[in-house]
Amino acid sequence: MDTTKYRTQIPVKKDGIFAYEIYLEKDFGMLAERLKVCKPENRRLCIVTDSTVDQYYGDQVEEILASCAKEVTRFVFRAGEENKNLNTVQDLYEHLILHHFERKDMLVALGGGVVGDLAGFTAATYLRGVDFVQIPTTLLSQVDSSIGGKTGVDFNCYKNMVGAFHQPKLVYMNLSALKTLTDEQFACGMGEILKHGLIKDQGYYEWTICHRQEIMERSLEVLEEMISRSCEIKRDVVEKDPTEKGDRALLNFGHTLGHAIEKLKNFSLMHGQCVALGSLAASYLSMRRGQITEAELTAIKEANIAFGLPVSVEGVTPEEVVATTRSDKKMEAGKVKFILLNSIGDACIDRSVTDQEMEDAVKYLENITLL
Ligand SMILES: NC(=O)c1ccc[n+]([C@@H]2O[C@H](COP(=O)([O-])OP(=O)(O)OC[C@H]3O[C@@H](n4cnc5c(N)ncnc54)[C@H](O)[C@@H]3O)[C@@H](O)[C@H]2O)c1
Ligand SMILES: O=C(O)C(=O)C[C@@H](O)[C@H](O)[C@H](O)COP(=O)(O)O
Ligand SMILES: [Zn+2]
Repeated sequence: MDTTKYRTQIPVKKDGIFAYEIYLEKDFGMLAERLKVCKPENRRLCIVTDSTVDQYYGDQVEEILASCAKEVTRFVFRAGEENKNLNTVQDLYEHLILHHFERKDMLVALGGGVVGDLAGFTAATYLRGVDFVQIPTTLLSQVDSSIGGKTGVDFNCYKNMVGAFHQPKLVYMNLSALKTLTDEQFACGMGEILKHGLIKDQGYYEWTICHRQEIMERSLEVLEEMISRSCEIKRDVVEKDPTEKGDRALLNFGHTLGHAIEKLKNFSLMHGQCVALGSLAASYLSMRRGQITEAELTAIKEANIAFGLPVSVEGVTPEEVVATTRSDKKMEAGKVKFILLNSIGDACIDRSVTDQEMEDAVKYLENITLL
């Protein structure tokens, strides 16, 4: 990985034309300035956030937005994946109607991936589409969910079953906000970051492992470099395939089994943790097919452990995990579109993975014993 330069302002194109900017900042000081592109003085803004993020950052962000927007309201829902659903969307529609939100008005998603996905989906559907901006506050949302316009909610616990592609007008991240994350929430971001390295960039994957200590200490300089690199990897994928007609599916590495585990565990394990488990299981299958070595698989397992991510799961059977993958959005003509590694840093879409192979991969997770 070229560590000499990295960007703190990353432009994203859609259909070859500039669509929005991603800003990596160290506080909220530049928020009003960066928002100017959205002309907030002519619009009502609705801050959409969850109960935890609201306590940390709600007042500060509202004060800044109130200084530059026509009017600001705040919609707060209870934190947690179990609230990323149509009931909360309905409450938000009611809030917007009550506050006379019109089509030119705008939503501001302040929070992690749950807030971003839910606010983005509401923005995509309220009045057939209003603008929204992302202010991601978790590591996971800064490197992954705030970029690329995948929005949606869970339906009957099925992950992201209802959704829309709707691009934000701006992504503004305050890296200092990561200081208030619990260790578990921070680790979740590492689940998607390790995925980025594994599917796209071996040098970056090795760099994250070499910088483990500074990353875990949350050194702002090292986090800035890491987040920038992950944002660029995600940006490069979604620019080429914004609506997942092809290679965007590579970003789903670890998610076929990961989403099934997330559902079966009733969201008691977080998304990033389930992605880490799913990535390890998919790496196991890649090893079984001779695409990566046993030593590389062991190193992937050790990376999970090093970053505080799980390597084994209890309370789900391989059969039920595989049965749950049948409702995966990547099913095509009854066959699962599975993402495997060709090698570290290079992934591929594979339509030949059998139920038996998936069951074996879950059994591999079950049989891992921690020494
Ligand atoms: N749209 C996409 O492309 C995409 C990509 C990856 C994940 N996702 C989705 O994102 C969700 C997971 O996102 P997440 O891991 O950010 O979870 P999350 O949004 O639930 O946030 C995790 C927890 O951290 C709290 N929190 C957020 N910011 C904080 C801060 N700065 N300080 C203290 N606490 C804070 C939240 O209140 C919450 O309790 C899942 O629903 C997943 O499906 C979407
Ligand atoms: O942006 C994408 O595309 C991704 O796949 C990123 C994933 O990390 C994310 O969890 C996404 O929501 C999963 O996609 P889904 O279509 O399976 O919901
Ligand atoms: Zn994910």
